[in-house]
Amino acid sequence: MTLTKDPVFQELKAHVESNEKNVTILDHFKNEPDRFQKFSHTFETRDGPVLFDFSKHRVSEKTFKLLLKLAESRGVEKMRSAMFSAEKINFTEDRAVLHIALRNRSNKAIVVDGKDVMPKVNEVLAHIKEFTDDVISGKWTGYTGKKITDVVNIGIGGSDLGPLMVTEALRHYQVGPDVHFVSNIDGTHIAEVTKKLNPETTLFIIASKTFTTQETITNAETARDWFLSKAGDKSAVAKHFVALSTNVPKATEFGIDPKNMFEFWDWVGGRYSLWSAIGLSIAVHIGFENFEALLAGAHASDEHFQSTPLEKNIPVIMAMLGVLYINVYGAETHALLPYDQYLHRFAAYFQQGDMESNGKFVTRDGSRVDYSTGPIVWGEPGTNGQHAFYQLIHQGTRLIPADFIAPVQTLNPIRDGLHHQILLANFLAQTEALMKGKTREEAQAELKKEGKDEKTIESILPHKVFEGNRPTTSIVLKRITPFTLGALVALYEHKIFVQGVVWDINSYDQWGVELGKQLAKVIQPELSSSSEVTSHDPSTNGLIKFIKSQH
Ligand SMILES: O=P(O)(O)OC[C@H]1O[C@@H](O)[C@H](O)[C@@H](O)[C@@H]1O
Repeated sequence: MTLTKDPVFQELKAHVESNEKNVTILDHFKNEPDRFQKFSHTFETRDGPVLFDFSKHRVSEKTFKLLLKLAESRGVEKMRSAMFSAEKINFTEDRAVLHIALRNRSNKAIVVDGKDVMPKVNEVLAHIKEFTDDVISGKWTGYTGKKITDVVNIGIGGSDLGPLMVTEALRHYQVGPDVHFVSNIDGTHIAEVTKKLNPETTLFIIASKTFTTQETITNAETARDWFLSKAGDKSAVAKHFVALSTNVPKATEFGIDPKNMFEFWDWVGGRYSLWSAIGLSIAVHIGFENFEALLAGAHASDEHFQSTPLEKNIPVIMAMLGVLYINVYGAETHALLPYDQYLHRFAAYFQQGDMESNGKFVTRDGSRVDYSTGPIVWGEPGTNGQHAFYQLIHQGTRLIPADFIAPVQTLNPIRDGLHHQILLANFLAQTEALMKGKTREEAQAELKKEGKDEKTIESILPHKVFEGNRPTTSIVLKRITPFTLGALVALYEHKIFVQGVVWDINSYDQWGVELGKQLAKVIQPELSSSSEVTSHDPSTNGLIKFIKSQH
């Protein structure tokens, strides 16, 4: 049954339309003195609590109950069991969806096609540990016997964004070499990265699930040429190139020594792969112990998601609030606003995580949906965003639900914590302002106090009003650590899963990225041929002609 035909969805919609559209979040607070307690949840971790405050949402108790009823009616629990028990829920690729196995610290068997995957997972983890320890300690040396100082991860999409986001987020915990990332096929990316590097002390990690991605293979070949142009000797390649892939034959063909391959499996989706061998650059940068802590944090979230009743289940609540705004209120985007500079790639990471997972217009049975699915995910760290796009969140015409993420303790308490105090004050002020807004009367009183005359007040007043009632979730961590980051990322992954179930879509394939790749293969030779290209639409033909004329 599609979402819009589901009687629970219809009940929810009717309830919100007739009872809630004129009630503000502030009204809810006036009516419910214990609202904060009721709608906030603490996720306990070994590195301190993480508080999720859902009270600043357009949700009464009745709406909340209906959202949970909807999660039930859409079969969230059944699909959750299907995922955790390794059913092939990614049916368009005939694959199980098992990133949870990669961080399964309980080691309980997870059986795919009659075989427990855990021994292989543990084997690769042991390999990662050995390699990481050797690189960090200096036992692993480059071809001239020098210690590795720089690691370059060459990958794109899921083979880039996860390690990039996490190494940036956990930079404070660095114990190993510096890491760099090359993803774009634009030669500028690799040219600028290699410019500063010494081949004797640089290690390249070629990260590609398929090992066929054009950008990654081209960048890897360029890196090998760059390396050989300095090192000269082909036998030196083995000490400077390793591969992370599910495609061992292709990686071998590229010339990677099988000893230096780190395998993963088709049941790891690219955008869920940072927990797999794809996380090698993370482990090398922050050490294996910290990488394990990241996995352990994610595992704690997996357990929470699997065993917590829906009304206290954080990813379920996050997901259902999103469904409310997207499918009942018509919101089109979701902002991720970390008040932490280390998390500056968090939104970029979940742009792929969320949009590649839930940007789908057909249901699992292939019919076109008649409702919206995944939101546009975007965001920048606070306070930069405040001085750029918050104007639109406060006074624009669109409804933009936003998650604010902030650590209580900074990892850089410079000037006696002054910076962090200002940062936290801004985070709190923004969520309060978005909810409360500013009435006409309040704005008028302020203008009067400033001594403005009546005529000026009249003309400025409408511009000074904030409607408020803008919903936000506040996520407050004690501190950003490998464990708390792992936990946070996994909670978001499960939120995406729940929404996919509610929308009845397959969150784990990505056919939508293929068409452009196919067409690029046709166009590339046309760019170097001398004959005029006429086989496309007039716009594409015209663009090709212009580009060729300017070479
Ligand atoms: O790791 P690979 O196989 O090189 O793929 C990289 C990316 O390639 C893209 O085409 C896919 O849409 C992503 O999901 C994937 O992460």
